[in-house]
Parts: sequence; structure tokens; C-alpha cells
Amino acid sequence: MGSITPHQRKHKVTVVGSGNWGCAIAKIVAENAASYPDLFEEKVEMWVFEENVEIGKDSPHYNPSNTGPQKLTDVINTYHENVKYLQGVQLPPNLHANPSLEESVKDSTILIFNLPHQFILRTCESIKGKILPYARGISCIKGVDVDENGAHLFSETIGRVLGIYCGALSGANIANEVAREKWSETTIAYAPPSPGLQSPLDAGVSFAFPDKLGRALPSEYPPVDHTVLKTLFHRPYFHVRVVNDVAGVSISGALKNIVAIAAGWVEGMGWGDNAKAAVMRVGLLEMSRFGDKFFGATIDQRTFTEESAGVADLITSCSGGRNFRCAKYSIERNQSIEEVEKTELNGQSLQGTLTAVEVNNFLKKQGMEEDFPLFTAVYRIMTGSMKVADIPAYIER
Ligand SMILES: NC(=O)C1=CN([C@@H]2O[C@H](COP(=O)(O)OP(=O)(O)OC[C@H]3O[C@@H](n4cnc5c(N)ncnc54)[C@H](O)[C@@H]3O)[C@@H](O)[C@H]2O)C=CC1
Ligand SMILES: O=C(CO)COP(=O)(O)O
Repeated sequence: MGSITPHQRKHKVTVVGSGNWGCAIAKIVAENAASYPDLFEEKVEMWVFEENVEIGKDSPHYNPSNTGPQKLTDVINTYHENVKYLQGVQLPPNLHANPSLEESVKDSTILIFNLPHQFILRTCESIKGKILPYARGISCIKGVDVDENGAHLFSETIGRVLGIYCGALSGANIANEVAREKWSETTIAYAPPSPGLQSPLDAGVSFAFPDKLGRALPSEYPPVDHTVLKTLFHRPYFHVRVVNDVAGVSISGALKNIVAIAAGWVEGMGWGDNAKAAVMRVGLLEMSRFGDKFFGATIDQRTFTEESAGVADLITSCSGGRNFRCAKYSIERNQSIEEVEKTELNGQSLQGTLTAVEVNNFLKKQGMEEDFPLFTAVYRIMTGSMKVADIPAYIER
């Protein structure tokens, strides 16, 4: 870490989102905020989409004289546990659950976005103009912002709406394992537009982002660079590599969810490990092809094969992720994945189903469905015009 002068201000960190992964990441950054008091304010804010929860009899926090619904933020701040989305994991006491989005992001210099991707645009629009103009973002979202007209990274979408620079974090990171401090790796991608890692923003120069002006981080703050980000996210059980390839890291995280659905179906059909490996091989090729075709100039193809965000995330997601599990159960129980999602996930959100539809709409518009046979097959099976049994022949063409 660079040298810290006594006059430097500390970074205030906010996690926007408090689901399964939102809370696991908030736990990590709150632990590091407490460990590095020269760099970060100790108190970390976490925005919680407020809801009422009931504490069940099997919880150590069960109180027979208070069995009614309670606000999730009160429960988190009292017991330091998100009893709905990350049951059984103790959150650090310096993590503050805040039901007010606006209050939680106020004066924060580092904003970590960690929500199911369908909620991010609305969330960002409601804090537009209400954050520090020189804040920096990290998107932990696994989704791609595609519509019929174009494909954008969520880090770009967040940056465009809020007028800030935003990087990305993604890896082989099943939240329940990370939260229980089982060792894993992750990849952070961060490359503000400048020659070198220290952006002109940090040197006091305004810099044009795609649509908006980002503002310089005042010099009394430590610059937000690879070292500071590694300090914020790296734990003994969560090993961080920081790279520059925001597009590769983001695209891998989004598209592997479509592949995980196919892998779940294959498992549900009882086709065995060879079949699952075949689906993963084709899936990885299509992920890399998608990156090349639509983000070619900016993507580093090595991310797909060398980083946790690439092949490693694909493997873990196709072994035990929620998309994989729900797809597998959908075959075993003869239900739609959406039905399984409702009964199995207790309010958590699958990203693969929505991403498969969004990516297909985009590919159709480009006339490229045939170039991505696995992604296309997943969409067609979900919408009933193809069967899982058709996958082997279709992806071979
Ligand atoms: N859970 C995991 O193992 C991992 C998830 N991710 C990614 O992280 C992102 C966030 O996922 P999770 O934290 O797991 O979320 P989740 O799947 O636990 O989703 C539930 C969250 O969505 C919130 N929510 C519901 N309705 C909302 C609304 N209208 N507006 C705003 N928030 C609302 C809930 O309050 C809750 O916090 C996703 O893109 C996911 O793919 C990445 C790595 C691991
Ligand atoms: O992204 C994940 C693991 O890295 C989790 O994937 P699921 O959303 O399918 O559980």
C-alpha cells in the first residue's frame, strides 16, 4: 500500500445491496475497513431493500415474546445477521444496515454495487446527483445490460447514470462458501481511462467518461488504485487479483449463468459428467466469442482462461450455483425453473434465466442466434420451442 500522510482523508465505503452476495461482500469490506483504519472509515454502510422478516424457532435469535414480523434492517443491526439472505453467518459489528438508499451513499467515496441486475438501473437513477461527484464504483453484478440495440457492461451503465468511474469484481465465488470463510479467489477489474493505473482523475483533471464528466478525487484521499482495492477486498480466505480487463471480467460473470442452466439440465437428465463438460466447453467458447464480437477492442481474451472470473467461475457455477441447481431440479421435478426459483431460493434471484432472454433478444436483432448455439438452445428450451434432448445435436452444428 502507498504511504499514507496523516492529513489524508479516509474512504467511506457503501455496499448497495444486501442479498446473498451483497452481505458476503459487505462482510469482507467491513472486516478490512476495521483492519485498515488509516485508509477507510470504520463504519461501512449497507443499503438494504427493506422488508419484514420473521425469525424462525430454529434461529438462535428466536424470541418467543416477539414472534411477529420485524424490519430486516433492525434484525441485521441488532443480531448482526441477515436471517433471510445469509442465514447463520455473523456480520461484523461495524457494518450498518441502512434502509435509506440516499443516506447510505451520502459522502461515500467507494460505492460497491451488489444487486440482482434487474434492479440496478432504477437504483442508480434514484441516487443520480446525490453521491459525491468524485466517488468510484465497483460492480459485483453478474449480468450484462443488453437490449435489442446494444450490449453494455453494468459497470458502464452505472458509470453513465452516475457520472463516475466504475470497475468490476467477479470470480468463482459462491456466496455461502465465501461468507463461511472457505478459501476462494476473485478478480477485480479496474482501469480508469488514463495511461497508467493512476487516473488523471486522481491527478486533479476532469476526464470525459463515455457520456458524462467524472470528477477528480481530491488529493487528500488515498488514490483509488489497484493497491487500495486489493486492501479493501483481499482477506486470508478471499484472494484477490486485480487486472485491467473490465469487459472480460463482467462478460464472463454474466454469460456463465446461461451455461450453468444448461449444465443443470444435463445433470437433471442424468447424462453424466462427460456431457456436462461438453456443455461447459461450448459455453466457454461462446462466452469468449461474445466478448470478441461485441467488446473486441477492449477485451483481454486471457481473462476467460486465466482468471477466476473466467473458467473457474464457470466450473463452480456449473457444479453448485443456484442457476445450476434450479435447472437441475426443474428436470427432476418437471417444473419450470421460475417455479423452482420461487420454492427453493427464499427471495434470492436467478440471473441466468433473465440473461438468457436478454442475450437472445440482442443476438436475434444482430442475426447471430446461430453463432451462439448453446445460448440459443437455452433460450429456446426455456420458452418451449426446443427440448433438452436436442442440445447435443444442436450445439454440434
Ligand atoms: N449469491 C451468489 O453466490 C453470488 C451472486 N453474485 C451476483 O451478485 C449479484 C447480487 O446477488 P445476490 O446478492 O446473491 O442477490 P440475491 O439473489 O440474494 O437477491 C436478493 C436481493 O435482492 C433484493 N431485492 C429484491 N427486490 C428488490 C428491488 N425491487 N430493488 C432492489 N433490491 C431488491 C433483496 O432485498 C435482496 O437483497 C447478482 O448479480 C449475482 O449474480 C455473484 C457472485 C456470487
Ligand atoms: O456467481 C456465482 C458463483 O461465482 C453464483 O452463481 P449462482 O447465481 O448461479 O448461484
